[in-house]
Amino acid sequence: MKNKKRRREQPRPTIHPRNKYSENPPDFALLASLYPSFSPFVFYGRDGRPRIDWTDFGATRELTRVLLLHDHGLDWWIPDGQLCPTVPNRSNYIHWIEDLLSSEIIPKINNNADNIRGFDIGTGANCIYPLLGASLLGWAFVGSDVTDVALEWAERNVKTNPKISDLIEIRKVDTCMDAVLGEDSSEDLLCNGSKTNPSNGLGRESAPISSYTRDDAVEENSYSGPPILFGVVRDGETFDFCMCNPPFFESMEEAGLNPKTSCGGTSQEMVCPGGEKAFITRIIEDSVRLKQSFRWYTSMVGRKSNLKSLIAKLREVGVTIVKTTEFVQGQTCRWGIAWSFVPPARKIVSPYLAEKSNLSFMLEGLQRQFGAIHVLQSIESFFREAGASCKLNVHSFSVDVSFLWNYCIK
Ligand SMILES: C[S@@+](CC[C@H](N)C(=O)[O-])C[C@H]1O[C@@H](n2cnc3c(N)ncnc32)[C@H](O)[C@@H]1O
Repeated sequence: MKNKKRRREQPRPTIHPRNKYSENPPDFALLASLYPSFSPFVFYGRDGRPRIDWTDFGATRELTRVLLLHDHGLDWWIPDGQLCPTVPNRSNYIHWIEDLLSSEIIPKINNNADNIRGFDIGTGANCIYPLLGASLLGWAFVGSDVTDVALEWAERNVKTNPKISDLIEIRKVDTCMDAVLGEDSSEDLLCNGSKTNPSNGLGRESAPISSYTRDDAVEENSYSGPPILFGVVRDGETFDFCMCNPPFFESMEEAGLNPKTSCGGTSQEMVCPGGEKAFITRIIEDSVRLKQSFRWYTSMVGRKSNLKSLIAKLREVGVTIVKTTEFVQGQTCRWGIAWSFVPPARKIVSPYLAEKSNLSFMLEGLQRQFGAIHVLQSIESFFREAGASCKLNVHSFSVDVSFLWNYCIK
């Protein structure tokens, strides 16, 4: 009971402070006055406030179009029914990655902050992450996808924005299932996924293929689709991070459970056998093979229960660090998970301390007039300065401190 109450009292995470919309949410009235194509979608409630009908795909798509144009100078469009991103929500993920990249928990691979390079797994027709990352922060991207419609429209959305088009490469994931299911599927693959396939009699280099095997396909709830990272990332390529908004659901019925909004989304975009858990598990398996080709591996997670099992999987494969966050998405909760194989920059607590459940230390320099809350804040800043990530909870009067994977103190 006590625990439940405490959980309810936890302050809700807020929009990222660097998000363009954190202080100034989109002003529908202003946008309607500036963009005649948007104005038919805006109506006024009894309280006099302008609104749009979130269940109307035309309205959500036009809102995204005008926000990308007005606030980011981007020219953008998607065909009917394709997944329509909400710009403020998607920006939160970009800013979280920005935080990860600037944190010094793991050393930088690339010392030139101007040359950040990311990989967007499943960029979609909307290509939202490369467009936002390139326009907001000047990041370069490879955006991958499997469907023709996603690849065609992502290309279009890049080409219609010449200011950033040099920064973004759209990469087709070769599904190549015949090679994948070939007799020699157990052969070792090169890091770029290409291999010589003697069974086809030609001995030619096949297109990139994944570590997919027939066994994977039979194992219940395991990912059985085209390559995700391994087999798509080329030999010798390195990236500062990868990101992914995975197909969250196992079926379209499950995907259609939120009738309050209409953001489109076809089955290819929303659904994969085994859902997000299987998809992200495959990203984890790929990361084990690609190791330090990426400084940070990240993904969005739609279900908190999956977050737990994914963290367990990461523990199993021996990553050096795991970070999680919660994204504010209107009424819906989403989480972010990040991990790395890069050895940590420094150890801030010696391993034997981590085995202790109680840790005592002394804070010096606290002034007599300081109250309890100041003590708590000092504890927070002490650990923050040591490179840890901290969450102060004034209600439960505690600080959650997490840093190196194994070392977690409350
Ligand atoms: C939920 S949508 C995300 C689209 C976009 N990134 C966004 O945030 O709105 C998932 C995307 O992943 C793509 N996809 C599915 N399997 C993939 C794979 N193996 N490699 C790359 N993309 C894949 C789908 O075609 C779809 O475009």
